[in-house]
Amino acid sequence: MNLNIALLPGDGVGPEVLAQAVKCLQAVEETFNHHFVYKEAPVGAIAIQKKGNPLPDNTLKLCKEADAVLFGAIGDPKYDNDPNAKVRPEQGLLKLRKELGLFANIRPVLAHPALFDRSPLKKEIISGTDFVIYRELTGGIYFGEKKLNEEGTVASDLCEYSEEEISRIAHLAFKAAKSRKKKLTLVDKANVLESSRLWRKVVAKIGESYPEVTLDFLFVDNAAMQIILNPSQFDVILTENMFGDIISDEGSVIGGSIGLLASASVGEENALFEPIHGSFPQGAGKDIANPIASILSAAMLLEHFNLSEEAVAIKKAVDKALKKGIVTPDLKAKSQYGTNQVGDFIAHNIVDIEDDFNMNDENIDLGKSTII
Ligand SMILES: NC(=O)c1ccc[n+]([C@@H]2O[C@H](COP(=O)([O-])OP(=O)(O)OC[C@H]3O[C@@H](n4cnc5c(N)ncnc54)[C@H](O)[C@@H]3O)[C@@H](O)[C@H]2O)c1
Ligand SMILES: CC(C)[C@H](C(=O)O)[C@@H](O)C(=O)O
Ligand SMILES: [Mg+2]
Repeated sequence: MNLNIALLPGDGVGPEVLAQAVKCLQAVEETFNHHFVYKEAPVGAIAIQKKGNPLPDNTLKLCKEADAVLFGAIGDPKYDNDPNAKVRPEQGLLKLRKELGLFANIRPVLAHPALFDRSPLKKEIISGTDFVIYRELTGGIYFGEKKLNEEGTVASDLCEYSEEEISRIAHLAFKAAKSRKKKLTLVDKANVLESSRLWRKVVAKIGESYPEVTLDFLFVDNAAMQIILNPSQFDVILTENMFGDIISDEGSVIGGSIGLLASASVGEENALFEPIHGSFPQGAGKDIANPIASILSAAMLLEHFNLSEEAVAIKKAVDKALKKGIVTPDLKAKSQYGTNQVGDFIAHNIVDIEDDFNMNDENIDLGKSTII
């Protein structure tokens, strides 16, 4: 298959982890005889520095023309620590999501047996965790009207959702649940928020068309607790933009590191793949960032184009790295392996899948396919 992939490395550890994902895609090209063309463009703080704009026109154009976008991370403490900054790296990512129409952000959460002892949660609690968060990505409080009065003393952010915005992601989430464990949990705050009551109404109605899927509802405060008390109860979690952002970072505690959690953002016409973590500025340039979230995002990219065997080859190689302890320091204190070495090991094991390590599709511990 021929694919044009836009690469947006961004800031902090973004370029380092993205480079490992590209190595893995190149290994897939070599092994499975595909041809991917990569074109790179700036986004985030680096784009502000170079072009005065966190999402330069040429970057957006490249993304619109590409078959898929592979994104590193954006963000810089310079802006995080300046409440008066006129322009921010995050605006680049948010505008990109909106412009590409990426309304559904899919974030799988897994507990890998090789990492049970890395989680602060007990093995008995996290064992069997395999759920996926469907986070609405282009609406809600992130995109509602923002106001600050002239005195700078009162501010507001509007949280608004339409039936259409809810229903398009709800259908995707129900379809995913239908192909998985047939359970969908809507996480909201319907006891307080009008927008959440609309979510409940719309999702309950759509649920009638998916009778095989059990639908339940959970308030977000309770969900935050349930995710770490009893994560294996979940299959598909559907939720609005901000709740999804928060509970997905929380979910990463189960797996042992946020450096493991990948995501796919999809819309009608475009798709973008990125780790859920940020630019981890403290880790930049130190070769310590875990590249697995980025590498598994590349696997989700392949799944999106129905290259399932190729995606499994990446997952197997990741599985092997985890089982052999070829991991960055977030997963093993004093690990001798850096970002690059972990990336090299995984890429090498994609090419060299017929080797000593006896694995078949049934015993890789990286969960179900999440793209439908
Ligand atoms: N999608 C994105 O690009 C994205 C996502 C989240 C945050 N951000 C931005 O990133 C900047 C830093 O934000 P933050 O510190 O709150 O979140 P962060 O995700 O960058 O880092 C939080 C902590 O998670 C750990 N971590 C993150 N990525 C890791 C990796 N690959 N390997 C090992 N450990 C990792 C580190 O311990 C780090 O201190 C901010 O400017 C924020 O706006 C961007
Ligand atoms: C950087 C920020 C805008 C972004 C978000 O809140 O969506 C990030 O936290 C994420 O999870 O992708
Ligand atoms: Mg986030």
